[in-house]
Amino acid sequence: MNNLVLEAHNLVVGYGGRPVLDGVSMNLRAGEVLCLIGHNGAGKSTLLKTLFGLMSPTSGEIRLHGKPVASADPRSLTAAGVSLVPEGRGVFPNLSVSETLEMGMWAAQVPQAQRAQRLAWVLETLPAMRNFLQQRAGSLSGGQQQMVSIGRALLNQPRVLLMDEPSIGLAPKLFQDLMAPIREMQLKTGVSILLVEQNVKEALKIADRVIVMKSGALIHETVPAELQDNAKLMALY
Ligand SMILES: Nc1ncnc2c1ncn2[C@@H]1O[C@H](COP(=O)(O)OP(=O)(O)OP(=O)(O)O)[C@@H](O)[C@H]1O
Repeated sequence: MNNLVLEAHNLVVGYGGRPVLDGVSMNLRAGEVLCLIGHNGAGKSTLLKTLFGLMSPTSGEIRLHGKPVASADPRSLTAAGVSLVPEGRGVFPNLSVSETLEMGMWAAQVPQAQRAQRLAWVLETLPAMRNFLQQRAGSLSGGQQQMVSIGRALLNQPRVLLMDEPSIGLAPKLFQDLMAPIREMQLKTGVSILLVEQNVKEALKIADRVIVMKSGALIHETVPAELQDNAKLMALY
């Protein structure tokens, strides 16, 4: 049985005609946390943005559940069960958390009749968010804002969750506290997660598999245990 939920085949993607991804192929398996690591500027965010339809490849193909993605735009991909937690959180500072989630449900086209239940599920997954639902997102700590950003991405009950450096600006313990309920939910629901991280040490603790990107190409695929040896990790950077 084919257990690939998301596949990229020979993606070439660039900015202003300058290629950044140079024929990247990768896949995300059902129910795994796949961690994508690599140095600054390697092209990790570009890959995530392309998989979510925010950038168009000049060539190559993306497949979701084995089928080529016909219209790779964020709206269609959200409807198809793909979510992105963007780099830098992307919360609107003047909206309350509750308003942010309401807007998220509208953006994710959650049917009106399912909204209360959907919100309840997100708050069950990230219960700490109940403590600051009425606060302005801009007044929250970095960790709380990241939780809101993740909560918003969960509103469409994704089958594929793309996360772009959720650890940014967070102390390791805070990142662990943030990711623990996500991992728990992931194990329960079988959602597949593609996690881009600079904080390799923390990311390896929750990853099932790791891919390494260098200068726009995937250069290595491994399991976290192999990279516990720091020398091996350094050799890949
Ligand atoms: N909007 C843009 N316009 C032009 N070039 C860009 C743009 N965004 C990224 N780039 C370039 O594309 C390359 C890959 O960037 P990308 O953000 O995908 O890398 P990354 O691996 O995610 O890096 P980081 O870990 O620093 O976020 C870099 O050389 C970067 O300068």
